[in-house]
Amino acid sequence: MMGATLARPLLSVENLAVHIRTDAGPARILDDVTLAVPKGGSLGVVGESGCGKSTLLRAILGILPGGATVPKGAVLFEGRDILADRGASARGRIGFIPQDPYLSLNPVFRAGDQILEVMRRHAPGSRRDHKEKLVELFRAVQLPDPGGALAKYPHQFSGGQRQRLLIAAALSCEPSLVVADEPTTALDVTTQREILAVLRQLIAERGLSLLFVTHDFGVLATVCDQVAVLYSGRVAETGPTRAVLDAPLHPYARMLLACHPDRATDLLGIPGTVPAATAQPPGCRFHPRCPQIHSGCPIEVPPMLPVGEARAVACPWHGEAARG
Ligand SMILES: Nc1ncnc2c1ncn2[C@@H]1O[C@H](COP(=O)(O)OP(=O)(O)OP(=O)(O)O)[C@@H](O)[C@H]1O
Repeated sequence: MMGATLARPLLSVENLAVHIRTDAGPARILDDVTLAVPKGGSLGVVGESGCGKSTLLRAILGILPGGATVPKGAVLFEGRDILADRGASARGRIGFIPQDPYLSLNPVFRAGDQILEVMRRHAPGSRRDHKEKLVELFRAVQLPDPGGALAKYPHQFSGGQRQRLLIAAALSCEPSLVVADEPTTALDVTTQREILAVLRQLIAERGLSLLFVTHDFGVLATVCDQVAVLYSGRVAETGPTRAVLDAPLHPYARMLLACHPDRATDLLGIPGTVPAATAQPPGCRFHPRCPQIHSGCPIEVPPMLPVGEARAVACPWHGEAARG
C-alpha cells in the first residue's frame, strides 16, 4: 500500500497549455492543466462540450493537430515526455477506445485484419500468435463466435459488438494505459451498461490504468475512482469520484451535476455557454456563468486549493458555494 502511494503516476499531465493558431487569433484550448493517473487507477475527465476534453486526449496520445503549440507543461507517460518525442515512446503502450464505433473501422476490410495490422506494427510475436491472442480477446469482450469474428467485415457486427471489437483492439498490444473517449455515447442504455461492465472487468483483471473522458457523470461513476472536472481548458475540481459526486465543491461542478438527467427537476442546463477558446474571459473563466460571483473573480485566476488530502478545487469561495 505504502509503495502504491509513493509510486510515480503512470501518466501525469503537468501544467499543460495547448494553443492553436486560428484566423481569430490563438485559441487557448488548455491552460495549466495538471492531472495524474496512478498505476492501476482510473481517472475520469468530465466537462461540457468544448471544454477541451478531446484536445487533452490528443495531447496524451501524441497526436495534436497541425498549428498546435505547447507553450507550457509536459505529458509524462511511464516517466517519459510524450510531447517531446512525438508519441513514439507511447505507441502500443497506450490503448485508445474511440467515441464512435461506426466511424472507427474501415468498412472495406475485415475488422480482424485491421486489428492484426496494428498488432503487426506494435506487438511482438508472429501473425499466428496475434490471431490466437485476438480470438482470446474477442472472447474476453464477449463477442459471439470469437473465432468466426476474425473473418467478418465491420457491417456484420452490431454497434455494441463493434464497440467490443474496439475494446479488443485497444487491448491488443498489451497497453499499460487505456484511454477512452466517450466510448458508449452512440449506444443505447442497456448496451452502454454491458460495454462499461466489460471494460471495467478487463481493466481490473489486467491491472490496467484508465483515463476516461465523458460528459456524463453517471457513466463516470461506474468506471472511474478519481475525477477531474474540466471547464474552458482548466481543471475546476479534482477528487475521488464518490466524494465529488456526493458533494461537489466548485460552483461549475455543482451546476453540472444538478442538471444531470438523473438528478435534474428540469433540463434547462447551465445558463450561458462555454466561452470560445479564442475569447475566454479574464480571471476565473466560469465567472460570467457563476451564480456566486465575487469582485475578484473576473480579475484573478483562481489557484487549485487543496481540500483535505485527496481533493482540490479552483474556487476560493467553494465553502460558501457548498453552504449555498
Ligand atoms: N483545431 C482547432 N482549431 C481551433 N479551435 C479548436 C481546434 N480544436 C478544438 N478547438 C476549440 O477548442 C475548444 C475545445 O475543443 P475540444 O474538442 O477539445 O473540446 P471537447 O470538450 O472535447 O468538446 P466535445 O465534447 O464537443 O468533443 C473548443 O472551443 C473548440 O472549438
